[in-house]
Amino acid sequence: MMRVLSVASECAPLVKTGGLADVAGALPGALAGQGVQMRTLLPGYPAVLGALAGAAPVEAIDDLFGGPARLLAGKAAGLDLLVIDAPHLFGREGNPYLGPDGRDWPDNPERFAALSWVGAQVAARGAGGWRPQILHGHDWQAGFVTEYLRRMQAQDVRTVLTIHNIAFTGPADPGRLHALRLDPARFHSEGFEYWGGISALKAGLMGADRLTTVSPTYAAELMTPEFGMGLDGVMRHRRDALTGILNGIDEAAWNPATDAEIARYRDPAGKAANKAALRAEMGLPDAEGPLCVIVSRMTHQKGLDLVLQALPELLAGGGQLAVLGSGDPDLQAAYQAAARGPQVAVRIGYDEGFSHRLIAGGDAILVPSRFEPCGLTQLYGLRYGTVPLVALTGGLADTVINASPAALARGVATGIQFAPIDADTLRHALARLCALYKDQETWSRLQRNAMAQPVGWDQSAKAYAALYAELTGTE
Ligand SMILES: Nc1ncnc2c1ncn2[C@@H]1O[C@H](COP(=O)(O)OP(=O)(O)O[C@H]2O[C@H](CO)[C@@H](O)[C@H](O)[C@H]2O)[C@@H](O)[C@H]1O
Repeated sequence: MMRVLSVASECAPLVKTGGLADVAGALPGALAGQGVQMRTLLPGYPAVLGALAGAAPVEAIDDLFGGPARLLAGKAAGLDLLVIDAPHLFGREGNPYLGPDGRDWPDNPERFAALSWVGAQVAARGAGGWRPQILHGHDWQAGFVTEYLRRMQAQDVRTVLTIHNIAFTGPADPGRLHALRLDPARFHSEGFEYWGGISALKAGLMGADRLTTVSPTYAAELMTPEFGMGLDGVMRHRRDALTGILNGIDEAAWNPATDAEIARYRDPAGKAANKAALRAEMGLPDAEGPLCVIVSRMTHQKGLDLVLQALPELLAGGGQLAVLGSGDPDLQAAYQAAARGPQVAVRIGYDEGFSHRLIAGGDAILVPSRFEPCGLTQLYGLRYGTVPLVALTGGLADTVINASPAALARGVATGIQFAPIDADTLRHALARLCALYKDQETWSRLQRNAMAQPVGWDQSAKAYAALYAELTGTE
């Protein structure tokens, strides 16, 4: 068995703010069938410690960035975990990154430096008699791993860093060099220096043996100024180390035939009961046009402002909109204002169960993101026969087959894509959606194609396993 340590700041179902958690939570199970034993290192937030069954301390750490800590080994939610019990860093309720005032915790650089430090230590020396061959980190929170491995002289361990969101660079003031246990000699452009400051993500992007991101199209986009967020030069520099591997979804949790949250179905016709229930739950009347749904973090990335601008087109086509999301207060308020209209319903918050009912009950799911490394909700939509209408970018480009005249003629379309990503083009796309929805035969073909498209981990688990094998020379 190949031994891999996954280092992540969140992991479903224990602690989740977004898609990174879904991926970190799904990878170990997906890779088990590929001869990979993956253990996951997580910060000991209260929710994680609370779920940990039969945990045993495997290491004691006298000073982990300002206080004592223990490393616990145990299992939770079917995951094989190593958890950092360090109350001074992680003993805080709520969102893993934000304080009660909604701002980043001021010591986030140290908190996730500590995660990376412990990851590097496990990789360098082992923990409880287990030592990984590969350390696979996620996003900036695992960025300093390679710096620490260098310092611990453990460069026999191979490293992979996956980019889920390049917009978060893990910045820190250069005055924190020593506090972050970084080597001042590496504060330069080939190390972790980024526009005069420190960046944990840059450290990982420069230092990891291999970089991955979560779709082939996004891997190419990252090398362009438009999507690289100031790191496109670094990405071009590392282009030979970079691959795009598509995310899958958890096919057990997201299966319309077994989903306990919904009126279960195997055929698109089974969506009708869910649609009626969703309308009742949201207080929406019957309508002629498609019921569109959105499940999303409300941030600029997700393009939800464009939907509000294009909404009249959907309503003119007899359509409706039901939304679940939270985030940016201005967007939340704008959606709540839109929900005063009779054909729009909005729920602000985070609600796993409701997200299933929305996706089962909707005719179409809207994902108009300005950038999208992979995107998961369009994949849920495909699996549930809820036709995705998506921006032509990143993983949305790789996972949906646009209902172009040619694709419709060949009977292979699974959804609608639009580009350029602006309100006008979205308006046209919504008009196309309403027209397609009216043509019952075409619409049901779209639904059936969507449901037949593979969206699980099979292919991608093989790709990760091949990457690990290549890195360790065990092909
Ligand atoms: N209010 C709410 N209630 C319930 N559930 C909610 C919710 N808001 C969001 N979710 C859920 O959170 C997850 C979000 O994942 P996404 O991939 O869509 O985006 P995110 O930008 O968070 O992830 C980043 O990482 C992932 C993983 O690599 C990439 O797919 C993505 O492109 C990248 O931006 C989905 O499982 C969704 O259902």
